[in-house]
Amino acid sequence: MSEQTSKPILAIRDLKAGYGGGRMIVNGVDINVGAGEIVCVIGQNGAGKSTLLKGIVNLIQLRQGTVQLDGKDVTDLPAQKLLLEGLAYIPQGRSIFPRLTVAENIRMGGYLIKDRAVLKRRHEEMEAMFPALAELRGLQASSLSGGQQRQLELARTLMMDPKVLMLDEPSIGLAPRIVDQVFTVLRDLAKLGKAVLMVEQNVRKALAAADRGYVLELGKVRLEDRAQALLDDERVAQLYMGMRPTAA
Ligand SMILES: Nc1ncnc2c1ncn2[C@@H]1O[C@H](COP(=O)(O)OP(=O)(O)OP(=O)(O)O)[C@@H](O)[C@H]1O
Repeated sequence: MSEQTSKPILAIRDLKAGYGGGRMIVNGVDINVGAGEIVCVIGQNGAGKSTLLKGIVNLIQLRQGTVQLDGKDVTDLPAQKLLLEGLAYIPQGRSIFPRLTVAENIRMGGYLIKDRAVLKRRHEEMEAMFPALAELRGLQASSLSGGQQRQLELARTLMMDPKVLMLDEPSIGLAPRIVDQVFTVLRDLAKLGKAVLMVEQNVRKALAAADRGYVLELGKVRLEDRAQALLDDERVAQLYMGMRPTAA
C-alpha cells in the first residue's frame, strides 16, 4: 500500500468521466496527492490518463465524483477558477504562445494577478528558477528548443504560485537528457512543497522521479504503491516497461 499519510492537498474521489454520451473512460478513480509529493499515473494507451486530468480541471464534464483541494470542494470549478484556488494544469503537447517572446509568455501566466508589484516579483522569481529562460527573454518562443519550451510552460504556469501542479506527459518529445532535467525541476518544486500529479508514458523515468504511483487500466486504479515498489514490480515491468518475464 501507499505510504502517503499526511492529509492530501489534492483528493480525488470516485471520479467518473467520459465524452458526450459515450462509454465511461474514467470509471471510479480515487487519488491522493500530498504537499511536497510527486505522484505519477501510468497505464497503457487509452487507459484514460489524459481524460482523468481533463476531468479534474473540468475540461470535460464529470459524471460522478469529487475533487478536493486543500480540504475545499472544487469539483465543479472551471479551470481558470481552479488556477486561482491553486490547481494548475499543463496539457499534453506545446501550449506556449509561439509568436510571443519568452518574457511575454511568462507574464501571460500571471494574467490573473492584479498587483503589478507581485507580477514583477513572480517574473523575477521565474527567471531565477529558470536561468536559461532569463537569457532568452527577448526571443520569440517558437525559436526555443523542445526542452526550453517545456521549461517555459512550467515557468508560465508557476507564475500563479499553484499548490498543485498537474502535468500530462511532461517528458513527451524530449531527448533523454532533457527529460532528466524536467524531472529534476519537478523534484525541486516538490522540495518547495508543491504537490505534483503527472501522467506519463515514460514509466521508468517518471517512477524514478516520483514518490508514489497509480496504475490505471480501463479507467480504474489497478495498483497503487510507492514508486520504487512499482519499479520493482514484475507486472509493471512487463506491461509498462517492455521487460520480458523472468524465467521460472
Ligand atoms: N475527445 C474525445 N472524444 C471521444 N473519445 C475520446 C476523446 N479523447 C479520448 N477519447 C477516448 O478516451 C479513451 C482514453 O483516452 P485518454 O487520452 O484519456 O487515454 P490515455 O491513457 O491518456 O492514453 P495515451 O497514453 O495514449 O495518451 C480512448 O479510448 C480515447 O479514444
